[in-house]
Amino acid sequence: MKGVDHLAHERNKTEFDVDAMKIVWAGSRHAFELSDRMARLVASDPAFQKDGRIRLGRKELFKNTLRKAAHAWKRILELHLTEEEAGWLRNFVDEPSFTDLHWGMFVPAIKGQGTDEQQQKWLPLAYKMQIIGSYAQTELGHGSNVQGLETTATFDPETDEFVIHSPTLTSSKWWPGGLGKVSTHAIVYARLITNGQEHGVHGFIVQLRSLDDHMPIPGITIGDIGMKFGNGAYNTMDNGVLTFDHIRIPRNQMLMRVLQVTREGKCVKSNVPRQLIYGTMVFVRQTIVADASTALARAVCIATRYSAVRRQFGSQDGGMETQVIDYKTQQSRLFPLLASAYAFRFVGEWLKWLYTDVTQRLQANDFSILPEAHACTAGLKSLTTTATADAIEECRKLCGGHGYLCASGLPELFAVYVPACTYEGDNVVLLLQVARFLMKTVSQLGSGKKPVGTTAYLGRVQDLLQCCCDVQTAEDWLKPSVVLEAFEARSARMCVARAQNLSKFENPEDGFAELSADLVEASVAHCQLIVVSKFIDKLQQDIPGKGVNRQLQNLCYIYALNLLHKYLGDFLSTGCITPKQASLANDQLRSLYSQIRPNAIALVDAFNYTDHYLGSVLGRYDGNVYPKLYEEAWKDPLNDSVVPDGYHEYIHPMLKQQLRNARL
Ligand SMILES: CC/C=C\C/C=C\C/C=C\C/C=C\C/C=C\CCCC(=O)SCCNC(=O)CCNC(=O)[C@H](O)C(C)(C)COP(=O)(O)OP(=O)(O)OC[C@H]1O[C@@H](n2cnc3c(N)ncnc32)[C@H](O)[C@@H]1OP(=O)(O)O
Ligand SMILES: Cc1cc2nc3c(=O)[nH]c(=O)nc-3n(C[C@H](O)[C@H](O)[C@H](O)COP(=O)(O)OP(=O)(O)OC[C@H]3O[C@@H](n4cnc5c(N)ncnc54)[C@H](O)[C@@H]3O)c2cc1C
Repeated sequence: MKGVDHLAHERNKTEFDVDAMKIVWAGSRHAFELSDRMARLVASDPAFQKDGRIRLGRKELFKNTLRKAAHAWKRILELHLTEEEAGWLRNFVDEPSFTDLHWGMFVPAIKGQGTDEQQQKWLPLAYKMQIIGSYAQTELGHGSNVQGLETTATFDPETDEFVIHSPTLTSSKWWPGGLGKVSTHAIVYARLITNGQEHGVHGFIVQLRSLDDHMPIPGITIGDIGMKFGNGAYNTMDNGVLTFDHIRIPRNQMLMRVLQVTREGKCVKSNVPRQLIYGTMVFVRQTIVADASTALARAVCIATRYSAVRRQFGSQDGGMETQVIDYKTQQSRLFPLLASAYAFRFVGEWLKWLYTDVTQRLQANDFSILPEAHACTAGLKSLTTTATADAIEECRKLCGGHGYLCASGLPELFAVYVPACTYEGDNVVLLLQVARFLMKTVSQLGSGKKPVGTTAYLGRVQDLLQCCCDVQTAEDWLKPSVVLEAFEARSARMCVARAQNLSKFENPEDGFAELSADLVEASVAHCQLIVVSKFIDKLQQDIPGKGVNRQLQNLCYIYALNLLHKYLGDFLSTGCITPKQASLANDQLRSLYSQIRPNAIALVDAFNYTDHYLGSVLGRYDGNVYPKLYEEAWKDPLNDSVVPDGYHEYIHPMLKQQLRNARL
């Protein structure tokens, strides 16, 4: 039976069509229906319940994850789910596991870097889960510097095999998810050596464990690297350590789309660029951007619903106290995060389109937009994961003391999410890649090369260096062209200033190292411009549903104007806007917060998260927070007995001791 809806009064204030917004959020009616069906399927299956997992010890926790992964696979087969449906189902199970790496990296690596024959051999096995794969790139000594990896793959022409070897302690593979206890195979990245010559780092398909008894192949040492940040959280994953002692694999297990090694050990380059070896990272970075909006929306949904339930101060004549969501300070912290969730959703959609476009072009041997795809995926991965990790923590604070309870769902969400700032490329290292791309683009302007895509605005650099922001009233900040120009001018001016500073160095690499902190700031400005511009593009689409476009406009301007406020130093120091215009932007922000306020609950309802997926007492759909929080406390194992274990050993003697001392 459905209980009372404590947030009904909030939902009654809504000024737009929430069902239509659900479809905008999901991306299409098809995506909405499919994800909704999978979310409900998972939520209604007791085998997928999540209660109490934070209290499990590592071994129980891990076994529980194995059980869920096996159950998910069983349901996928029984229900004949499509690949898309299965992906949603795994997503809603909401527990990091070896399957993430199998489907998210092992399969894509074979698809992206394997030849047709390799794909025909390995993909059917992987699709049926007759083998389980992981992605073993990072080592104890090197993660960011991929060219610094030490594992070797030496071709032996006598046997037509590669010999995979870990020559040093620091060459031990370290971190790969699913590797520690589950994977039977891995894509292992190693330095290719043929005829005594090195040919850079390449991927190899290596069997790690027996398919009969799961024992490591002789010569392979393998295990888990140990507990990670937070209770439960990412400890459901068996991140692993792996060393090779002269392991032999057939020559045809090197992924050879980029470079082929012949029977004689000769290296033959194909027509695809060497950077395609990094292709799996580009793919995963793109999925991480899409995932950022999902994680951010979860935190924001919890903090928004709870902020409407929670009341503090302000009671007059014994009336109700103020809902904390009505405090302007709460709004100025919460609503930009709500706006960011939507902004990241749309930029994630666009990035998916870009990735699909690049993939099609690569198949037609057009590699021209690979550098831009790399810069966009790297930069947006960095921007969105940093912002999301910070936002989850801010949402915890927005929930006051109760946010610190595991029952809020926020500590676990933070612990699971925060490594996204590191894995798949440390966020600063990735911004430095964007900076290289931007500096190269600026340096080519003089030679007449016209920048395209996300850097097209740099082609108008002369105008952008001179333009004056055309804002006289707060309402002027609601013009897309005004906002866009301010962001373009800020980014262009920062890029040009950095490029001028770089040109003062005799050795560009010295300059790049010396100015790297400034360069990273320019990358952030460029990436924020991409997010703002893709949000504005979204508003130009024909979006059905009463009031939906209006809400999206408000969110778009909140996103942009809040950034303007936060990075005011950039905008003022580059002369893009005046202090007076900045002050008008703030006036507009406050007005936008008031307009969003009555719609806040409906805007988070549009994420369509089940209570199961949210996993938060504070974020419950019905807002019935206090009784459930009270109920939850009693489930803690400490409350199994009234008098705790240890009383007789430690508390009682202490009390008696004090009593004796008092008598003395
Ligand atoms: C619970 C889970 C929650 C969320 C997960 C959500 C979705 C994911 C879905 C599935 C995945 C499943 C689980 C995810 C969980 C964890 C997975 C984590 C996996 C990993 O971490 S794998 C390891 C990742 N490692 C890295 O990212 C290393 C980072 N380092 C690098 O990328 C590179 O080494 C480098 C780019 C920093 C430097 O490369 P380099 O030494 O070759 O140096 P250069 O700077 O000289 O570059 C040369 C040249 O190449 C261009 N370039 C570089 N990279 C690329 C690329 N990727 N693509 C295209 N081009 C690239 C560069 O621009 C230079 O070009 P130029 O023209 O010569 O200037
Ligand atoms: C939860 C988790 C899961 C992972 N899963 C996998 C996996 O499945 N497979 C896999 O292969 N790997 C995996 N990794 C490894 C991950 O990809 C690396 O940890 C990541 O790429 C960062 O590399 P690093 O650890 O070498 O960091 P480091 O490069 O050592 O970073 C340390 C510090 O140095 C700074 N730094 C490094 N280089 C530079 C530079 N050039 N300029 C300025 N500053 C710099 C960084 O910004 C950072 O502050 C995982 C990691 C985690 C945390």
